[in-house]
Amino acid sequence: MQRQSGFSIMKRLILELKPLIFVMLITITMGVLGFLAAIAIASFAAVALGTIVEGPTIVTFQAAIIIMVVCAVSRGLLRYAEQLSGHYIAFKILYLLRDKIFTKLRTLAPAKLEGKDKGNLISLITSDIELLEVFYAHTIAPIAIALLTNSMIAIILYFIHPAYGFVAAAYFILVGVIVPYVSSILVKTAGVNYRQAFASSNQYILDSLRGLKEILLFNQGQERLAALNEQSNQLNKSVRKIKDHEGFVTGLTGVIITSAMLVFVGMGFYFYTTGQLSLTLVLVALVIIASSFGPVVALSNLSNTLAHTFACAQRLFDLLDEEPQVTEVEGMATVEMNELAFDQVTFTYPNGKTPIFNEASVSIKKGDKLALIGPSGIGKSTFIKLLMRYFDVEKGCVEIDGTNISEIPTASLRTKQTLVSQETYLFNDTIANNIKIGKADATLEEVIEAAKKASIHEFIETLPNGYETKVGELGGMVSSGEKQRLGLARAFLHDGDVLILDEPTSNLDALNEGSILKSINDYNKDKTIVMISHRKSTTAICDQVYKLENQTLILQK
Ligand SMILES: Nc1ncnc2c1ncn2[C@@H]1O[C@H](COP(=O)(O)OP(=O)(O)OP(=O)(O)O)[C@@H](O)[C@H]1O
Repeated sequence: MQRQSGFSIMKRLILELKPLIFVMLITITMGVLGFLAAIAIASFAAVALGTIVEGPTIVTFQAAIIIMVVCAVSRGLLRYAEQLSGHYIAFKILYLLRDKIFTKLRTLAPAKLEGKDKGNLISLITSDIELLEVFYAHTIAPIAIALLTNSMIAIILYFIHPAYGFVAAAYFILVGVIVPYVSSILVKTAGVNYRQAFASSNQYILDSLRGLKEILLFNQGQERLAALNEQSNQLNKSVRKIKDHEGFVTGLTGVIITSAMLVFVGMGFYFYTTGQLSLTLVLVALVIIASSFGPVVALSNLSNTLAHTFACAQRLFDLLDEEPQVTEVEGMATVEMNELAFDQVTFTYPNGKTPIFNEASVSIKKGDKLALIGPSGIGKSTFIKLLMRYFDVEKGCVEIDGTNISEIPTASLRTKQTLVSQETYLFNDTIANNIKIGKADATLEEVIEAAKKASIHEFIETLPNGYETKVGELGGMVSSGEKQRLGLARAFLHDGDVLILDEPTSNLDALNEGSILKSINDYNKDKTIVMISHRKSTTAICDQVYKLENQTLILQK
């Protein structure tokens, strides 16, 4: 992926704010007023002190105290309003971004998600998105607030004495712009490295948990543990780098602010002794400069978190910018599926070297039962992927009733075609709901009927809560064959016109295979079936058998 500049990432993040610009203006206004109120408290304290020493100058002692009280109360209310609106924006944006990610994942699935690292995706959807909250609630508004507040302060100081104004402006730029800018450049790579290390460590843990059985079986525990420790060390190293840097920037900022105050003390001493300013104004200027670094310090601290935030944003935008393998066709259309045809199809995987198909043709009529055989890795599953348009073909075309499949609405295609893959995934839900994935509004009677057809009803009846048993409660005690039959029950319930079966009985014994094949045959007389199998016994129910050989389809029976 191309590394984007901090500026372009920031620009994109800000553009996401468009729908909430009005709330953002409220946050900024509240923030500026809040800071000015805080500075006014200290400044009028200096004025009050001045009236004791020199007599009333700007306002009387009582007026200064009243202004301080009003400012103190306003400060609290303004800060509350700023935080409330700032967080409203942040969480609303996170909601919008999550929605965008899920929409994107839907368009990328299944072809582009097949090879994606799931731990990485989990980090992206959970922790990366969460970190963007920092940008929206604690970055954009503080930048605007600092810009406005400190410009106003520099102008106020300028009116007390022009030299104060210029010196203050120089210090504000140093602390709020130069230090964070240089710092963000220095720490950027560390931030990106940390997010990558974090995501790959997530993936490694996920992978180890999934493959726990294999790890124990092959006595790989120690090796995995050592690799995990190594990953933790790498993670610690990148965190340490970032934290060291944070400490340095905080210290440096402190030194700069202290030097600003010393310079103001020196200037004040000079202006007072040369009679250019009264003691009250010298005190007020000193108090103002001492209390006005808050907004720019917030900026300076930001550069540390910004490294994380930009790294997360970059990963997020990389995903959002990824082109789907096929462009979805929107809408819904009536599709009959009277004939599926491969017409002179040539196809090579985007990252593959040799074609899987070279001018392969076949025609499957409604009600045909077609089996596809061939050695492992020859392209049988690829045939299905092209039939379901997970990928677009390179040359030739896949047609449904004479229409190119790439022009048929994707949702219509999915409704009509039902795939039972080699691996059935069971969600941590009830058995009934797992079957209902095939038809969300199915009644229990329909679910039971589908389960009976798939020869899995008796097994479900033996479970503690029958169809209401949660898959998680079974603690992984569903065998591969039972899973496969639950997958078939889903497909029977879905009742599409074309049933696509990828090794539907590979995990079943001869007895169960026989009853499943009988069901497939009995209940799908009018349906088109495309089946992949290595077993002769399975292909027996098919009236046509094609062999995939030399990148083409050869009729065997
Ligand atoms: N997404 C992909 N990107 C690149 N190559 C792929 C992809 N999916 C599969 N392949 C490759 O394409 C070839 C055909 O794979 P396919 O899964 O279609 O074979 P198959 O005949 O179904 O194998 P099996 O019987 O073992 O399931 C294999 O060499 C495989 O490595």
